[in-house]
Amino acid sequence: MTEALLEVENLSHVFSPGRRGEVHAVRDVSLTIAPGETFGLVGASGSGKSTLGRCVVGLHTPTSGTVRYRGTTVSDPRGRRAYRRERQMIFQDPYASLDPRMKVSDIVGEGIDVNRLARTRQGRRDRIDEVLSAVGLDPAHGNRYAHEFSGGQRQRVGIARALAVDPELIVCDEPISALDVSIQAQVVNLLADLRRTRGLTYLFIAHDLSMVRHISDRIGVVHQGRLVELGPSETIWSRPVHPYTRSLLSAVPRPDPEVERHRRRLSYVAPPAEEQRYRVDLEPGHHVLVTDAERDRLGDAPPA
Ligand SMILES: Nc1ncnc2c1ncn2[C@@H]1O[C@H](COP(=O)(O)OP(=O)(O)OP(=O)(O)O)[C@@H](O)[C@H]1O
Repeated sequence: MTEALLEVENLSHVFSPGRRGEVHAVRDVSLTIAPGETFGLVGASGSGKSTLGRCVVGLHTPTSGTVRYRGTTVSDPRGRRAYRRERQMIFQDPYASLDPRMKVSDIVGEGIDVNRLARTRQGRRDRIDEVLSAVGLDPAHGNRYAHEFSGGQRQRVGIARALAVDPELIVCDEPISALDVSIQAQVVNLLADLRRTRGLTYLFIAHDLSMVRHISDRIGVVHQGRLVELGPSETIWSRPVHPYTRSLLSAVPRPDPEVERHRRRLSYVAPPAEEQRYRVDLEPGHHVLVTDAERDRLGDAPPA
């Protein structure tokens, strides 16, 4: 087996007490991502996907558990700075994540400066021009401000900012959900092209399983901070086993009229968050995390 680029082991993240008390955003999540792989992370709003992604790139320090990158622990204060450049993030909202008062060339150039990736001003400019072209923007537009761009173009700027430091792993945190439906596919296709041409590895976060299915090699399904099912993309799509994954899929319209006719909308009643879960290995690379009662019912769940 190829050595993992990223290993997340028993990672939990609790936000300290606020008005709503402690929030257990991520609970005991383990996963690995191989070089060049796209790993889709799917789940409802508030299930902990962004928090996990932020722990992976070092924007949060996990409460417990480990993130290893190329075998080095990067989640504790000692290893925090290691492989920082190699792990980048693209954010959900290209309106909020780009400073409207900065020129695009400065937004993209910031990481180049911080990481001292260009020795001369011309070298810096060339690097900025190259990544702007790579994301389909006119390098001449580097002189414009982020607020002058449309949502899709802003997200391209966000992608260029990530690419400028020559990363290996990019956490794409719902990169299209704030965009017009008409341009979502363009951004997904751009990310797929960049993965191929630059040998990138993605942790791709989304709430829509039907979208990540096409670009992911494997998919992890998150519910209430837990990774409840993990498997190859096509297996999760066509033969989901966890009742939560089934309920997610039963909400997705299928193009086949025959399937549609027999489709039933399944609901998932979540057991108490603290209840003990068990890992059940179904076949190599495919497992679910279930409570005792769910484990007993795994065999007789209706098709999604
Ligand atoms: N900085 C924070 N302080 C306190 N609680 C937080 C913070 N960030 C997230 N949370 C809480 O942690 C939980 C998980 O949030 P998170 O953003 O990781 O979920 P998500 O699956 O990415 O959702 P979304 O798709 O809406 O972004 C939620 O209950 C959220 O309210």
